[in-house]
Formats: sequence, structure tokens, C-alpha cells
Amino acid sequence: MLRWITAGESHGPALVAVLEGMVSGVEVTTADLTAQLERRRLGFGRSPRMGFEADEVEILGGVRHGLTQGGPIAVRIGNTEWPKWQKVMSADPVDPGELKPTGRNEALTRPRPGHADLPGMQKFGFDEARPVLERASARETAARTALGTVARHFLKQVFDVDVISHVVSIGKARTPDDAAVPGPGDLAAVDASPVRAFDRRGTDAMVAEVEAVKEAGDTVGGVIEVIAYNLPPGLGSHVHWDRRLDARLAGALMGVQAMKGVEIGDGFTTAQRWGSQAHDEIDRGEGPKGVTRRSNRAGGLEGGITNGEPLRVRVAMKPISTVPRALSTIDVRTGEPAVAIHQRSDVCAVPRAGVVLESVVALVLAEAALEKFGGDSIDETRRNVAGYLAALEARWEGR
Ligand SMILES: Cc1cc2nc3c(=O)[nH]c(=O)nc-3n(C[C@H](O)[C@H](O)[C@H](O)COP(=O)(O)O)c2cc1C
Ligand SMILES: C=C(O[C@@H]1CC(C(=O)O)=C[C@@H](OP(=O)(O)O)[C@H]1O)C(=O)O
Repeated sequence: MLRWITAGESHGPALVAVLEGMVSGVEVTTADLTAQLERRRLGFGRSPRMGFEADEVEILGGVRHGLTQGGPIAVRIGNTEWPKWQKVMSADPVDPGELKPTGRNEALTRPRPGHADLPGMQKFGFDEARPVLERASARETAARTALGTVARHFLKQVFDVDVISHVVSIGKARTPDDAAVPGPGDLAAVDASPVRAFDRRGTDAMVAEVEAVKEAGDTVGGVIEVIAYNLPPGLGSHVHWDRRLDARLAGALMGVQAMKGVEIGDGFTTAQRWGSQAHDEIDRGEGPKGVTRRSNRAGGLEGGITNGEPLRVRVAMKPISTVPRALSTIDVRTGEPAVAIHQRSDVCAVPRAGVVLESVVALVLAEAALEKFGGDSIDETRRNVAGYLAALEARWEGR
């Protein structure tokens, strides 16, 4: 069983994250984690905070001399903004005289429509949104990105799996239908686009959209596609709803802040097609799989099980709810109409959210791979994979 958990607030001293159940012998370093966290900061439309805050990564346990040890892997990501927030976010009581009600200390009583502010205050019994937004904030995704890096390395080192993502659309600006899809080695090319779109025409349209939105004092969402290449057939299971890989991916992806829809393969488009145009016809082929497919509309999953085709998942992200042209709300102190809190925020976080989604997909796939193949060391997992693939191939002998 692979488990992951994160803790920490957006403006606290640090985020911490633990990954439990990873095999020994996976090569991973602090620099690898830092590289992924830097990718998460990419992207046109990000908040000013992305510019002045650095992610200070420290591996606290579970890795020695660049190799996982089989024990829980603990990571700390320091918030370099902490000194400015130390009093406001102190874990211990602070003299009220030191907390003048201005700026950072101001009581956030005008909840933002679309953020977690109001339901969080109601549920946890707070009079203001600070304690809610601190944990709801997508700052937390830095922690999942760090853990996802370990999962990504495991998948690469066992199966040569590449997990990549690209932005399909921002607002109504989208990648043209005839655009090429990035292949396993195209992540650097995607990252080079300011909006992480693989197609030049899509990039230009999306950059223009973000500029227009910013000019209007508004925010915008979009659609991101995550693709995993080189997965073996057989991850996940049809036998029970909570073993289905499609269900587990959808749950984990919807667990990322601001994600409002998940589509496996051609998803909603498939719902408009007739059956003869919806499925991926099978031919006899070479290798352990023994088959090829004429298309991949299913996105590499049938019956909640990987079928050996590239895994393809699309995720819809809503617009950022901290809208500069602040939205109408009420002040919960008085019940009177008010404009919602706004200090600073991302205009569009779609490009960098792709890096988070890749990490979440990597974690779910690593979990499913460990379930199927087990092992306590990476070598043991590899032996188990080799045995399974050999058995799969042997079934085709003489046919
Ligand atoms: C990478 C990323 C960056 C985000 N940046 C912001 C932001 O700057 N301002 C904001 O209000 N929401 C931002 N969000 C979205 C909020 O965290 C999210 O809307 C909020 O936690 C409520 O959760 P829900 O949208 O899933 O209902 C961001 C989300 C992601 C994934
Ligand atoms: C800090 C990060 O994202 C933050 C996510 C976020 C939100 O409400 O989700 C709001 C913004 O923070 P602040 O309100 O301090 O400007 C983003 O910058 C990060 O991704 O590292």
C-alpha cells in the first residue's frame, strides 16, 4: 500500500509531506524534487508570489545517498515568506497588541465566492476566513508535487514510464483539433511554452486570452491533459468499484484545488458517438501485449484496468476565485453586502497546475503498480514485472 499525506499552511513556516510504502532503491535526490517544484512555478498568469517566493526543499527521512530506503519519505518545503507572517501564523499565542488589525492581520470577513472561505468558516466555527484559506490554498500542491517526484522516478525506473501534461485550453482559447499530441520525450518542449501548450497556435491564442483576462481584472480556468506513456496492461481492476483505476484517478485529480471535471480518454465526446466510432478495435501485434489498437479513444483504460495504450486523462480547472474585479459577497460580521477579499492572486494557474496533476497521476499509478507487482526493493518489483510480462507474452506463443 502506498500512502501520502501533507500538512502545513500557505503562510506557515513550511509544508511537510510523507510518502509511505515506497520500495527501497529508487534513485531520487533533493535536486530532482527542486526541479519539479521549479516546473510548478512556471506559467504565464501566475501570482506575484511565485516570483518572490522560493521553495526550500529538504528531505528529512527515507532517502540516503540518493536512494530510497523503504521507510517513510519525509519532505519539508520551507516558505521563504515566513518571516513576514511569523506573528500572524504563530502556533503559540501572541500578545494581541502585536497583532494590529491591518494588512496581514486584518480579519477576513468578506468570503470569496468560489473559494473555501464561507463553507470552511461555517463548518469549522471560524468568524473569519484566514484559518480556512491557509489550508485550502494550492500552496499545498507543492508538497504533493514533491512526493509525486518520487513516484515519477519509481515509474520511470521500473517501467520507463513518462508522465507528461499539456494545456489543451484556457478559457475559450484552445489547441486546434489537428495539433500533434506531445510524446514521451516532449516535456521540455511543453515547458518552453509560456502556457505549457504543445502547439504554437494554441500557445498564441492562450497567451492572448490570459492577457485579455488580466487587462479586464478577471481570472480564467482551462483544461489540462495528462498522458502516461509505457504503462503495462493490468494496473487497476474491474472487480470492485474502488479498485478501478479510472475511479481512483478521477478521485485523486478532483482532490486538487479548483479541479471541477475529469475525463478519461475521449470522455464526454465518446458519449456523443455511436459504439462503432467509440471503441478501439484490436489487431494481433508483437511484444508482451500481443495486440495493437487502431485508436486510443478509451485513454488506455478498459474496465478500470490499463490496456497498454497511453493513459490519457483531461482535467477541467475553474477560474481562480480571487477575482481582482472583486465579486459581491456579504460581510459576515454585519450581514451587509460587501466586495470579496482581494489582495493578490494568480490570474490563471492552469499551466502550472499541469505539473501538480502529473504528480498526482504518478502517485496513483505508483500505488496501482505496487499493488499489482509488490516488492520491498525496486529490484524485486522489476523481477515481478519481468515475470508477469514474460507470462503475458508466453500466452501468445504459437498463436
Ligand atoms: C496551482 C494552483 C494555483 C492556485 N492559485 C490560486 C490563487 O492564486 N488564488 C485563488 O483564489 N485560488 C487559487 N487556486 C484555487 C484555490 O486553491 C481553490 O479554488 C480553493 O482551494 C477552493 O477549492 P475548490 O476550487 O476545489 O472548490 C489555485 C489552484 C491551483 C491548483
Ligand atoms: C503560494 C502558492 O499558490 C497560492 C495559491 C492560492 C490559493 O488560494 O490557492 C493563493 C495564492 O497565494 P497568496 O494568497 O499568498 O498570494 C497563490 O500564490 C503556490 O502555489 O506555491
